[in-house]
Parts: sequence; structure tokens; C-alpha cells
Amino acid sequence: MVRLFNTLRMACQRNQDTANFVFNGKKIVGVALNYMCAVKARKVAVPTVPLVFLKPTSSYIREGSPIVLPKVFNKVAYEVELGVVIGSRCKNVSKEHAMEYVGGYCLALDLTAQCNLTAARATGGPWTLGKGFDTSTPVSSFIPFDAVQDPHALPLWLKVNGEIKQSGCTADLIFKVPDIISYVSKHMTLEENDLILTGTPHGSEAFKAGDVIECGLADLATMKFKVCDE
Ligand SMILES: O=C([O-])CC(=O)C(=O)O
Ligand SMILES: [Mg+2]
Repeated sequence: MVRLFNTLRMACQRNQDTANFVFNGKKIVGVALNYMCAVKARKVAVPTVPLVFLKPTSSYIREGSPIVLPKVFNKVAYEVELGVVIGSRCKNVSKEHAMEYVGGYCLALDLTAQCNLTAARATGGPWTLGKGFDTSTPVSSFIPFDAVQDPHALPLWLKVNGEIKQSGCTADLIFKVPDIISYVSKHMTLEENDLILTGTPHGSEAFKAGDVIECGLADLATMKFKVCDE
């Protein structure tokens, strides 16, 4: 009986309006270096806490719009990621309860101006401009919570001009979805339609105008974008 009640309560908390996350979200929270394969490839230390950054929602695009490479950057890289859409407001949530606040998922790209980030890392400066430029967050349609049995068993891939460039699985995530939600919510309130970018597997590289980027998440979503210069 208690279990049934809990299931009903969780279903009620999950607001169906999350399907419009692109239009109604307040923030995009990114997690960096969250795949063991990416950490090994970059030969850096395994993070002990999630490395968190923010992106503006003005960076969203959907299929049908091109990725526009800003004039100010000369090296922008693709990063295919699992996106987690927050279903209802949460603050200071425990890992045990974190999944109750997930509304659903999406496939996302966390496009990153590596030229800007390299300079920012050297000075300890912010990543905002290199992560937040217009069109830097292409996203798929909303994937309902119930369509995903286990968010930590999802293969994801990315091709440039038909050639496979990234291939990973969310099983390789260092911080799992509940770890990220719990950690972030201890620092800032997560709100309905906010998006969490969970990090990218290894293989992220620069791309250029004229390229076609295609990516997929299990059998749940695929998307394709043309790339042009500003
Ligand atoms: O761009 C970066 O260096 C880090 C990042 O977002 C990721 O690992 O997904
Ligand atoms: Mg990323």
C-alpha cells in the first residue's frame, strides 16, 4: 500500500509540461568530464565532485535550424550527451529521492568553443562564452520518463559527414543522474523544464562549416544538423 502510494505521488510530481522544456526552461546545467573514457583519453584526474557550468536557454536549437559557428571562435567541438529534463522544482534533494524530480530526457549536443575554453582554463576564467553562444545547445524532442527503463544503460553516438566520431554508453558516467541532481540542488534550485547535460564520452573534436552532424541516443532519438559560418 505504501509502495502504491509512493508510485502515485511520484507520477503526480512529474509535470507533463516538461515536453516544452526548450521554451519554458530557465537554465541549462552542464557537467564536464563525466565519462571515464573521456577522463582517460584526456589524461586528467577523475573528478571527485561534478564539474558544473551553466548555459543560457538562448543557445537552444531544434532540428531544422543550422548550427552557426560564431565569427569570434576558430575551434568549436561537438559533444553528444544525454539530457535530463527536470519535472518539478527541487532543492536539497537526496540521491535516493532525486529521480522523482526527473520529468524525462532528450538527446543533446553541448557545442563548445575549445579555443575559448583553452584560454579560460589557462587564466582560471569562466566558460560562459565558449559554452553559451547561440545554437550551442541543439536538442531532440522530449523523451518521456517512462520511455527510459534505465538512464544508465543508453548507447549514444555521433557522426560527422556520415563518419562515426563518438560512440559511448551512459553506463560509463562517473556521476549518475541522481548524483548530479542531488549535488546541483544543494547549490541551486532546479526548476521544471531545466535541462541537465550529463557530459560527453571521449572523441569530441572540432568541426567546420559545411559539415553535417548526426547523432543518436539508443532507439529513443536521432537528430541531424547542418553547420554554417556566422
Ligand atoms: O567541454 C568540456 O571540456 C567538458 C564537457 O562539457 C564535457 O565533458 O561534456
Ligand atoms: Mg559537455
